[in-house]
Amino acid sequence: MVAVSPTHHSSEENQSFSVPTIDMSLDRILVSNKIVQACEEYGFFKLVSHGIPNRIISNMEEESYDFFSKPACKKQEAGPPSPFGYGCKSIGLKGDMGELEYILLEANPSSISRRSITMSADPNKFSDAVTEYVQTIRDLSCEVLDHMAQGLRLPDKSLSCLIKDDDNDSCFRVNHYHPFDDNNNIENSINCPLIGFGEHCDPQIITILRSNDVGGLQIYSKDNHWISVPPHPAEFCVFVGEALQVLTNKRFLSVKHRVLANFSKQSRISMMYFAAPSLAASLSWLPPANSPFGPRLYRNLTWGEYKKVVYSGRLGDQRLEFFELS
Ligand SMILES: O=C(O)CCC(=O)C(=O)O
Ligand SMILES: [Fe+2]
Repeated sequence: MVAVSPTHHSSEENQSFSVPTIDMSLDRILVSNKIVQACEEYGFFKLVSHGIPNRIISNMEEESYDFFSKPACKKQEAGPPSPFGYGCKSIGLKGDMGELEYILLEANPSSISRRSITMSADPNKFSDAVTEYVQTIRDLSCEVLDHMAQGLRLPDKSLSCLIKDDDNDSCFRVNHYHPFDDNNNIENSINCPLIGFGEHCDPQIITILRSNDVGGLQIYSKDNHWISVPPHPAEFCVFVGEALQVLTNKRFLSVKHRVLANFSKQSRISMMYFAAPSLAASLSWLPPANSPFGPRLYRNLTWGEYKKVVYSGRLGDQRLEFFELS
C-alpha cells in the first residue's frame, strides 16, 4: 500500500474548483485558444462533444471487464509486465506499488494482435476492440495536437506529425482498481490518503484518459492543491506530458496526478492512450512563428534518451530538471 507523504505539499483538497472543460463542437479558433489556456494554467482539461462513438468505448470497456474478471492464474498468463503485459500492484520497474492491476500494450495493431492471444479466449474480438479504440484515440490525440499547434501559432501539424510517425512509441494502458476493503486498514486518515496509483507526471507528449463513472483521479494545481476530477464515462481527460513541456519550452506544464484507492462499491476502470513520438525524435523546442525567441530552457534530447531516464527511476521522480539549461 502506498501512502502519500503529507510533508511535501498540502493534501487539502479544493472542492469548489471545476476542471477546465473544452467543448470540441465550438468554433475552431475558440477551441484552440481555450486548449492553450488550459495547458498553460493546468496542464490538463476535459474534452466533451468529441464525437467518438459510444460503441467503440463500450466494446473496449467490455473486453477489459472480461479480462480482469478472469481468475488470477489466467491473468498471470499475460504477465509479468516487461514492461508490456499484465501487472498486479507493482506499477513500475523500480518497486512502485499501487492498489490496482493493469494491462500495458504497445499501441500498434501487430503487437496488439500478438498480445491478444494471452489476453482472451477470443483473441480476434479482443484485438479488434483494442485496435479500433487505440486508432480512434490516436486520431483524437492528433486533433487535439493540431488545435494546440494552431493556438500556439506553430506550423500546421507540427505536433501531430510526431505521433503519426510509423515508429511512434505510443502505448495503451488499462487500469483496474478493485473496491478497497477498508476494514483492516489502520493507515487511512485525511492527511495521508491511501493511494491507488502514486503521484507522477506522464513522460509522453499527451495522455488521453477515459474512465468509468467511479472517481479517484486527482490533479495537482499550481497553487498546491489536489483537485478531484469528477468521473464521466462520456468525457475524455487530456494531460500535458513532460515531452510536450520540453517541446513548448515550459509554456505548457506537465500536470502531476494520482489516483486514490477505490473505496466505492464498484470497480474503477480507466483506459489511457499515451501519445509518444519515435525514439529518435528530437524534443527540441518548437518556437512559434513571428515571436521573439526567449532563452531555451532544455538541452537537446531525444524521446529515446528521455525514456531511458524515466525507466531507470521511480514513478514520482523529478526527471526533467536534469535536462534544464542553467
Ligand atoms: O488510472 C488512472 O486514472 C490514471 C493512471 C495514470 O495516471 C497512468 O497510468 O499514468
Ligand atoms: Fe499518469
